[in-house]
Amino acid sequence: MNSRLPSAPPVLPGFTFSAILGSGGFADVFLYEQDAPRRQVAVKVMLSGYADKAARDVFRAEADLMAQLSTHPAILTVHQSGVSADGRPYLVMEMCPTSVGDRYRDHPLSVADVLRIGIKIAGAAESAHRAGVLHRDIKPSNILQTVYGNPVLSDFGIAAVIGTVAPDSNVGLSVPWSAPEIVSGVSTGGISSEVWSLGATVYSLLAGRSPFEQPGGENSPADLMTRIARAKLPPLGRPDVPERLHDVLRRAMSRRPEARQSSALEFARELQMVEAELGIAQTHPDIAIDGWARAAVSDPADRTRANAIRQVDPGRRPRKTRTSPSDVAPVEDARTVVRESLGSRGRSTTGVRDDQRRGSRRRTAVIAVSAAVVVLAAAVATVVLTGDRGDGTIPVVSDIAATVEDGTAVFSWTSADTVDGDNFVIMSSDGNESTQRTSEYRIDGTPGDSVCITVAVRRSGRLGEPSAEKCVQLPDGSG
Ligand SMILES: Nc1ncnc2c1ncn2[C@@H]1O[C@H](COP(=O)(O)OP(=O)(O)OP(=O)(O)O)[C@@H](O)[C@H]1O
Repeated sequence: MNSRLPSAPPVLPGFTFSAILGSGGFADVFLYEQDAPRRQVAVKVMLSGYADKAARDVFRAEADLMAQLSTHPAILTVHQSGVSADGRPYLVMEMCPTSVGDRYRDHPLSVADVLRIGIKIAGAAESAHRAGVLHRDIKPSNILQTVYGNPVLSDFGIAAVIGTVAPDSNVGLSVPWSAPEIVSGVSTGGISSEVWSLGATVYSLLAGRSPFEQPGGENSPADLMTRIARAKLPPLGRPDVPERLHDVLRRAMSRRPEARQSSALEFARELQMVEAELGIAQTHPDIAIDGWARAAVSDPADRTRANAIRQVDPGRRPRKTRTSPSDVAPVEDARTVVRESLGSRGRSTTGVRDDQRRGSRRRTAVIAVSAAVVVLAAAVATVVLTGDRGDGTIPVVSDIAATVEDGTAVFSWTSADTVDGDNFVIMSSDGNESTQRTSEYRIDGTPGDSVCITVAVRRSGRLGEPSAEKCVQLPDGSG
């Protein structure tokens, strides 16, 4: 088991650090208070050891993807992204007080709650699929709960545009919730492997463990991979789970991809039928209308590719979350397995390595995934959601105004020529780079300093010309 202390929270203009929320494999998540609009936000900050150019691109790609998809009610909202003055990329996200992954092992959920979560998350997956995006890491810990108790799908860090992942790209995945064709390296993922992960996630929430984990038994990565390859789903052992729900899960986790539900929506519909049979109120999956997603998923042949695997030990306790700064106990982490660049028909040899080299491997996985994700970010932005915008001209911001309010530099500009989906990229003289949709930016500089920004429009994955630099002098604070 690897453990580490959380990194130091970065100084971010316009945000005040409040607490540490949790740590992942290559990022920490902090609670900040945003100045304007005033609200609590979760800020995911990449560890500095990973913050090289390739890793930054991955992070930015995740931000772009999530910003595009996060208008969906069951997908985590991303407000903005940037790079801190000390060079660490960050994402500003909706703050979610709990994660489904935090509690399902100790407190298995009611059948009604699991059905509701399953249908909502299947709706999110279906909408992403219609936008041409595969999540590729659907699992309980990637389902957060908003302050309203609604489940939201998070962590699109290894998402991919359907059909774009190169056969030899190394990509991390969480084995206990991954389909047989993924763990064997035959595929990098497709709709049917997402349906498997949805089924495995619903199963986990009901069972309090992942599907192929044996309580008290051997649950090494290799054991799990062998069981997943056989796909003989163990009984749930819950008398309150109706046979119909067992059938839905068995179908979702069929060994042959073509025997599974043909889409996330079909999976959601079958869960709805279980709700109807149980006489409980029906949950509606939110599905994006066609105009939202222009590139529909079509070619199932795109599903067969090979990749590397990030393995999560199913026996681990959920990571420590929501710690206070004084409560920075070591964070438990997952074991990692790497399958190096398999050919498109490649099969696993062993792929299993020990914990010690996890750090460097995670780095490898992060870097390796970058190529695919960077390509996909551009592709998604260009093709999927916004479509081609005609003459391809990106507007240049030309009217930045600057004032000082209570010692804070406030820059604002108009966005007359921008369209839905455009973002502003702000480069400031304190070294920050920030991406946001709003046309106002604040900097708490040192009294007496002059602070400057340039603003460029990012459209469909392309960055336009930056504006002229605009500066403002902060009062020196002496009176
Ligand atoms: N928007 C959020 N609001 C509140 N807590 C969050 C938010 N996003 C993540 N967290 C918490 O921060 C912790 C780290 O999240 P992160 O996404 O970095 O890692 P992970 O998904 O747990 O691991 P990995 O990325 O290695 O699979 C988790 O415990 C998660 O619950």
